[in-house]
Amino acid sequence: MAGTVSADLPTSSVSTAIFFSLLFPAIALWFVYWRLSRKRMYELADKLPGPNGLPIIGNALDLMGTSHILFKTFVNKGKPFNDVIKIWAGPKLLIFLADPRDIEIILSSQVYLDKSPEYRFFKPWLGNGLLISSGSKWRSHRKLIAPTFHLNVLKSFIELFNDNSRHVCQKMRDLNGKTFDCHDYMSECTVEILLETAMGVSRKTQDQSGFDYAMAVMKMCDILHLRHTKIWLYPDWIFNLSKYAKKQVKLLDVIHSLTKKVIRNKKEAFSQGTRGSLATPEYIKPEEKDKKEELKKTTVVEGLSFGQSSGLKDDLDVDEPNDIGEKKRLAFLDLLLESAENGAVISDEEIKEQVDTIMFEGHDTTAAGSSFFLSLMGIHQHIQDKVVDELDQIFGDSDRPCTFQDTLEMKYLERCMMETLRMYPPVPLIARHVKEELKLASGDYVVPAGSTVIVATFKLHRLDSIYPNPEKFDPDNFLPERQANRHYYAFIPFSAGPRSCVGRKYAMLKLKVILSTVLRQFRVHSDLTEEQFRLQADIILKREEGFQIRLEPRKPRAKQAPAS
Ligand code: HEM
Repeated sequence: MAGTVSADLPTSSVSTAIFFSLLFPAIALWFVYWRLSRKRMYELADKLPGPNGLPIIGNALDLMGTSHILFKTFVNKGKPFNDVIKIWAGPKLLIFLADPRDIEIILSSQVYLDKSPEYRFFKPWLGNGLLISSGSKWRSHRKLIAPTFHLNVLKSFIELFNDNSRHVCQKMRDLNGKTFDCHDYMSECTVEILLETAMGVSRKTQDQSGFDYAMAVMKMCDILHLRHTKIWLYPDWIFNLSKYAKKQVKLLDVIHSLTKKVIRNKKEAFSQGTRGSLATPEYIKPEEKDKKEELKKTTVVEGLSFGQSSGLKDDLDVDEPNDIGEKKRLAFLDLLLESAENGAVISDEEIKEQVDTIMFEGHDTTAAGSSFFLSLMGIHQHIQDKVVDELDQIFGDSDRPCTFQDTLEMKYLERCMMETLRMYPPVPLIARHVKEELKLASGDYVVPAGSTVIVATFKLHRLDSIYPNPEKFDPDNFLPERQANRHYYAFIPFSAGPRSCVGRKYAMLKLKVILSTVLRQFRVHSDLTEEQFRLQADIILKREEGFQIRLEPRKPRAKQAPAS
């Protein structure tokens, strides 16, 4: 036996020696091949400006620290450079763009439509929903879903927007003037509104799950952000060994339980013959309902920009002959279920993915936008005065709900919303995978195939070549005469082009109703200044310290004759 062992030993040592003597050259050969296959990428990348990095890991060390530190590092490191900045995150080449001419090439193109590989971290949550899907699947689903956000469908949501806005005001009134984080309230309110409008779940039948859902989404965003910025967590097998993977499973359970419940209930209602969810709340008197129906038919939508530069158009602005959702006035989930029943392009699993996508995209973005707006009103009291004056002109001392027509008259409030979205865009970065080389318009630069292009909305919106005094909150930046002289792609909080935000009009209308309702009932105060904001970009732009404000109940003034 001893003889067998001693005879084996030399054989195994010889095989080990052979294995390693072949392994290292093989790795070296593979590395040389890999570098050579990326030769063109390195050549083109060398011509692009950007901060110096270390060999192999590039600028990966800049990706350390808390979300706020990271955000600050990125903003500061980008300052010395113009509108094209290259960064190496290990082997990954990231190219940040902030010139509107370059951004137009990317966003208006039918070629550069694919999201960057990092969006795959969303997959366990959103599956292949509209945000991350590509190719024919994305195209057919976008065509199906976009009409459910048509203006005529949205107008029928106004009463539900009102109802939920009043509900959140009642909750905030109970805080009796204490300082609180308004994001929690805005977040819950936007989830409830989405459940009622897009999913057709009445607030009366909603329970704690809406709040739990909002909190779980917030924590999921933290995990996704962590994966985006810590490159060692990129490979699934490493991530799955970490404590974050276990946390993610628990959070996705909360999130998916709600979406599954919503679809199950809706399907049951369908099978019992209850269809269509564009309900009108009971507090509206029958004669008012008739008046509102008339108004919906006759309102001309002029002067409402829906959050993008005038002149920019996308599929939300076009009336297609097959606007099924708009014609039948079906809300989002009703339309998807009905289409599936009629054998259309969508399966049960795909419906779930789209519901998860709309619930995420439709909630966290709007919650951040409205929370920044309220914080800014609290800081800039003289601007709040002007918004309040406008609201008092429209409503006088009446506490009637807001109509669609009223939202058209909220011109100054709209300018303040746009300025909020300029300075604090809820989606501060948009990433695309570039499969083909791309010549930029701003200089003699070529983006290599295989790199990730990042549209740096936050930087673009603060360029002093476009916005004089860009760090100052100035709603007059959105006066029509100032907008007229600006590049269309200089203001893109909702992205632009074929992959622009499908909920843009929905978001703007909903925000107008919520924010006007809050400002009709309360004076907003903030003890912090904008310089004290500790911004962080956990997918969605937020404030590390929370959105702390105080509310003081106010009485609206009687309507005065408009100043001549
Ligand atoms: C202030 C509120 C909002 C902002 C700032 C915003 C911003 C954006 C941006 C920048 C994108 C492009 C993201 C990318 O390409 O990576 C996007 C996409 C999208 N948004 Fe929004 N959004 C808002 C509200 C909403 C709402 C309310 C909904 C739905 C109810 C929604 C649904 C979507 C969907 C489905 C997409 C993916 C579209 C596609 O790829 O075809 N968003 N949004």
